[in-house]
Amino acid sequence: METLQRESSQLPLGAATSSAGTWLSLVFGVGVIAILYEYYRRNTRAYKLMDTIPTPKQMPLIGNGHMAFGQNNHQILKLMSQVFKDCGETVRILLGHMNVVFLTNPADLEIFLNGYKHLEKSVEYRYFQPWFGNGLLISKGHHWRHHRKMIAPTFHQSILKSFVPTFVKHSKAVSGRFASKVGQEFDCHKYMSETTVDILLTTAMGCKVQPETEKSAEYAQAVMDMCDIIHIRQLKLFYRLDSTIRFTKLREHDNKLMNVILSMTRKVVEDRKKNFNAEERGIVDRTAEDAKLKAKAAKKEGLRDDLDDIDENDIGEKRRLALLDAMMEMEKNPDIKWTDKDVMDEVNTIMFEGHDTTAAGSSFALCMLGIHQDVQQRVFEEQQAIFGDDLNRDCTFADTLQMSYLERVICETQRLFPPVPLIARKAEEDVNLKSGPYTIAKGTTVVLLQYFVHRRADIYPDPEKFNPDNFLPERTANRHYYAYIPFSAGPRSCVGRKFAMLQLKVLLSTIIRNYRVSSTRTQKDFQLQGDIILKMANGFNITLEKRPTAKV
Ligand code: HEM
Repeated sequence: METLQRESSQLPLGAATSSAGTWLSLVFGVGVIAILYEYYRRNTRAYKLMDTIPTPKQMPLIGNGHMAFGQNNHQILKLMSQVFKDCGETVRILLGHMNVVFLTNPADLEIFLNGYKHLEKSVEYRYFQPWFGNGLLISKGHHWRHHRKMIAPTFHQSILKSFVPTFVKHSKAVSGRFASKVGQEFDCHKYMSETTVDILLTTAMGCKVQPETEKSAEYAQAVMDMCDIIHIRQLKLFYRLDSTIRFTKLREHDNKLMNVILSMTRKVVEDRKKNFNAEERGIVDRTAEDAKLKAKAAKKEGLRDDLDDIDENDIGEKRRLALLDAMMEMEKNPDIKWTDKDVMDEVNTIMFEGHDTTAAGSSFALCMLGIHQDVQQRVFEEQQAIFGDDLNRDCTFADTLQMSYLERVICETQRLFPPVPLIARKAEEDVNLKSGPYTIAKGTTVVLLQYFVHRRADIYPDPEKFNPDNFLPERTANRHYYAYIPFSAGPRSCVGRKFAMLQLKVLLSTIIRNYRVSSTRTQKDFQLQGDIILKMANGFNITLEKRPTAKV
């Protein structure tokens, strides 16, 4: 009995001791792993090679991973500005053991953008994979080369010219929708998003039926929300891993958004397959000579990429097809490797890349015109000079060639507010930088920050000031080519750059001929959101007043 009592009174004490022991071993084990990880982190070849590149203060284990903690996208952009002030033009950030190097010197950007060495996108683009598959924006190697070669000609100048009446139709439609907002302050971005989705559907995607605006709006909103999620995953350690995001609400939300996005693009492809008639939509191009001259002029200015090559070399009579129709033909051609999945991947890529960028570009431009009334007046006077007494006439391709001041306004808007604020590539080999005695290790993620390059005081005097004259030919002539890269540059530059510039001119020309834009804000009030596509956290607010000659 006595023995029994002793045993029972000792049991809890033994159990407590063993559980404390377990905890101690666990803490000890985790401590040892942490020390080993910290040792490994600081002794990788990449860490040692890049140790000279300035970096903000690091924490053990997570490096600079804490910096984005609790920060929204607007705060992160401000934080990065501060980091560049503190550390200089080239900065290294560590997310655990992963090195990311940020570049803002045009000479360094040239190393990564010019030529075929560093064409591969960085690992952070993998979050786009379920959406874009192997689409042009994220694909690599032979697949990318093959697709780029087949897709670039679908943005040939003769195709773009044939799109102008459709650009006009949608520009007039959005100007008509604006009429209900006259006199009130409102956010124009939603309108521009719907319009740029509709434009892509009825041009590159060949949809015959006028899309339902609500569907385009739903798609545009889903794209913006999806980009938010992808951006969070790129920045925040906890969400980077598929194994951890599975347990969060973000995954559920992500699935719902993907459904909205993919059901829209699937329907576009199915409808086009049913109605496809290549003969009907082919553009016969007989006038390539003017394009040849333009491309040669561009060559002189150093503004050359494969889009210019296509315009320059394709002389003679050719039947050309817009993007989706061209892909349908390729799919049927036994000599070309092009599958159903290839079609879907490119449709998803171009529907995203082609609409959200131009929606941001046009919305920023309207805000800038609203703030800078003198600039808007000059834009309007240029329109009066082109359209004469008939300000309501439809804009033609020839008209757009005369809009040189509007073009400078668009360029200056994209300098201050580049819709794609950064590009990330993978270093394919060790690279010595021009900005200092720094070497980037092979395999490192390299972020090229056009947002910050475009605001360098040594390149643009008074860099925060909106000044379209920054794009007078005499000013651009002496500037480093890589000092202005809203569309990136080199072989992997934006395939839709000519499409975008033409569309922006037609859209803004139509709106400005109908309305005077104003704004109660100044540039200092902008809360920029450094998202995948640059946005304004506090809305693209403008006010409109109908011009006396307007017929909307
Ligand atoms: C203002 C409008 C636009 C801007 C500022 C812009 C900017 C860019 C930039 C910076 C890149 C390189 C991205 C990177 O390397 O991560 C890019 C790539 C691309 N853009 Fe655009 N873009 C615009 C409009 C368009 C349009 C209208 C289309 C199509 C209709 C388009 C299609 C593409 C595609 C397919 C790529 C991937 C090209 C490749 O990797 O070969 N973009 N764009």
